[in-house]
Amino acid sequence: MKILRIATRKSPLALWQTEHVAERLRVAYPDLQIELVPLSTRGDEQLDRSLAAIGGKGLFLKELELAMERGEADCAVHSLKDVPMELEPGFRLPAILQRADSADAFISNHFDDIAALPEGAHVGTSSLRRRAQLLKLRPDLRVSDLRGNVNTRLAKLDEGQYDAIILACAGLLRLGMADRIRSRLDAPDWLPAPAQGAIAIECADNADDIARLVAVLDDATTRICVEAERAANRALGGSCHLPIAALATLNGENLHIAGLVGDAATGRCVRAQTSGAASGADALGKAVAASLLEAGAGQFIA
Ligand SMILES: NCc1[nH]cc(CCC(=O)O)c1CC(=O)O
Repeated sequence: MKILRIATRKSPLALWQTEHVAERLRVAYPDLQIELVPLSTRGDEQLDRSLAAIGGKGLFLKELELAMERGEADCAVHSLKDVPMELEPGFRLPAILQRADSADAFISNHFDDIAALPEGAHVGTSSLRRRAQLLKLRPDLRVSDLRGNVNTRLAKLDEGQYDAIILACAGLLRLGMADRIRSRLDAPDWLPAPAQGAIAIECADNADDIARLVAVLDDATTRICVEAERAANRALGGSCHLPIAALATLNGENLHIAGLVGDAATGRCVRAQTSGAASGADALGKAVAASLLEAGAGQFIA
């Protein structure tokens, strides 16, 4: 192969992540030439509509997958939390990079944390998962939609449209905006989206040479953790459009997973956790999903 062509979305975060993958591949293969193929996706363009309304799973992937099918790109880089639980047939994820910070962040120009927000404060997030957890802690808050890429969302906060917003720490750290994080929203009190903070590389199922090449960036620990988190989400019928949170951590051979399903309207939440052998990541994810359903999660995700 002379040149590796990597498809990417055009948002600053997507471009950072793809440049990061490219840089790591250049270190692994000094002779490899890499070209970025920046593409716009429906998820990026239809910012006036909610993601659920646009309909969909794989909204941020489709155009990148089409480019691979047309032979215009060899692989694509994604935030794994945006990748549907059921990958499009004909594709695989040969590399999942070591996870960065998995936590959510509380961002505000006036307040230090959720507890410090005044009665009835206005918080921006389009995530049902974040909304449910916010209302659980503070039923008085007014939570409204906030879409767009990370930079757009921060601009809307700075314009005064919101008292605070919630974003992933990982995105802010990658964009050099760690100073925007007023406080971290950490487990076990607050749980992130399944696979938050992990970057994945996708290629065609039959592209064995590409898969072998990029597999040098795969991180076994992250793969085990996100396998459990995604198995839990899958078992709950989840996409990023349901109020589902999960975080798995690996300690030696012991895999622990905590899950949460919330009601975005009321802030009612059910939680469950379990642990077991790292070799049973998929089963552990299914088990935590079963516990959540047993605890009544079904009523929130119907
Ligand atoms: N929903 C968009 C999205 N997809 C991945 C990230 C952050 C980076 C990551 O989780 O790896 C973000 C932004 C955010 O939630 O603040």
